[in-house]
Amino acid sequence: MQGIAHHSLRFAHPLSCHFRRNIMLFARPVQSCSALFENCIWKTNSFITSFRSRLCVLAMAQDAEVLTDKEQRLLKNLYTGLIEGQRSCLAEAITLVESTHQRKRRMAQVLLQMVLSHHRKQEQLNHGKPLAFRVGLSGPPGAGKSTFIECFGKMLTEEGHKVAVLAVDPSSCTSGGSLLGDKTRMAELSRDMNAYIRPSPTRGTLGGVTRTTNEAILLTEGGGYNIVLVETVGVGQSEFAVADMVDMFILLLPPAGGVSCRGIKRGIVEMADLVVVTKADGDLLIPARRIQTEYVSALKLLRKRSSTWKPQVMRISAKNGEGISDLWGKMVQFQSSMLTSGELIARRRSQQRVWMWNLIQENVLLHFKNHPAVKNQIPILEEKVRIGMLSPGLAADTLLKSFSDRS
Ligand SMILES: Nc1nc2c(ncn2[C@@H]2O[C@H](COP(=O)(O)OP(=O)(O)OP(=O)(O)O)[C@@H](O)[C@H]2O)c(=O)[nH]1
Repeated sequence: MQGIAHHSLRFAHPLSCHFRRNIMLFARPVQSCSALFENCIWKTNSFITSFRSRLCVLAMAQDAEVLTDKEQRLLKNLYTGLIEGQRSCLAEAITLVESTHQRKRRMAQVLLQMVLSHHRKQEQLNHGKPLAFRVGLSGPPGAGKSTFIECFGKMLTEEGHKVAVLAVDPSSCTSGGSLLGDKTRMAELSRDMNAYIRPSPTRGTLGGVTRTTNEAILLTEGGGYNIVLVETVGVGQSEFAVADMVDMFILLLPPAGGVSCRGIKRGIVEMADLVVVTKADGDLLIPARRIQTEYVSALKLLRKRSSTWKPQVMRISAKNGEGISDLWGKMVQFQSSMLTSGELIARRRSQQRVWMWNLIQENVLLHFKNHPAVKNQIPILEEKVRIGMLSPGLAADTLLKSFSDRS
């Protein structure tokens, strides 16, 4: 994700004027919304009045494009239901943020801004502590992720927590469906009224993952879920995206292969706050111990991600439940020391920045690709680059020049 943010900055350079304009257009409503929001929220006794005024403020801020009465009513119902913890409203709200329809996107942004305001107020009441613990879980296919989440999730709901599982499935880019979110993978947890499982379709882009997943996290928290597990398959880029949207990132590894095997990238091991060796039972106990020792040594050589926390390697078995409550204990310890040192809040703040740049990159690139000055040229130049008639650099310069000349 850092890479993506840097890339967008570098990319911005040749088109800086145009980009600045885009960024300002993008940022203006957001800034004015939040400033106006600070002034108007919770000042009236009547919820409805406050709700309507917030909507009006937002609508004003968005260049007088007022939401229709019907849209306002819909949003009011969604927001109220979501805050009251109605699962159907949460599901509908996530569907709204996933929509690509422009009008719905606008409604989704209004809803998100309201949920953010609600969050801010709740966090103030909570002495500045975040309302929810966001945990990313990644691991290769077959590592035992869903079996673990089922077992872990049930333990947490029995302790009185409300658990949301958002499954980011990069395969949905090509298949159109979301395999990870398939409820049959966590049959018992999906029947638990204190758990909510939802696939997070990626719609073909990494930017899409970041946006919809970040927004879904906010909505689940608005719905009262205090533990949000974001699951992803550790074989692509999506796990880096996920590591950059959570408080704690956990890598799950099966007791096979080894440090250099199974396509686990060194970078992703560096992102892990905890490495968990799964299936440590029966015949797999000895290989699990071996993998644990290997990773303990490997972690010593890797760059540290935090100045407060030293990543550790644990062993669990979701089959017999061993190590699961110790793991939770370790996670709570992580959360508490990161909160005390201020690192958790700092991490969240820098993630907000990365998220903003990601949105900008996604929108600007879309704008570029659809711009009349370049749209028709793109396939022609792409083909010339593909067959070696034109260098990629020259093709990029040509497109960028046409774009900046006509913007
Ligand atoms: N012995 C043992 N087997 C386990 C354990 N956890 C999972 N398994 C088995 O490992 C296999 C894969 O487990 P899953 O939970 O489906 O793994 P996953 O990482 O979700 O896999 P994908 O859905 O492909 O990403 C299944 O056959 C499980 O029964 C465990 O703690 N002990």
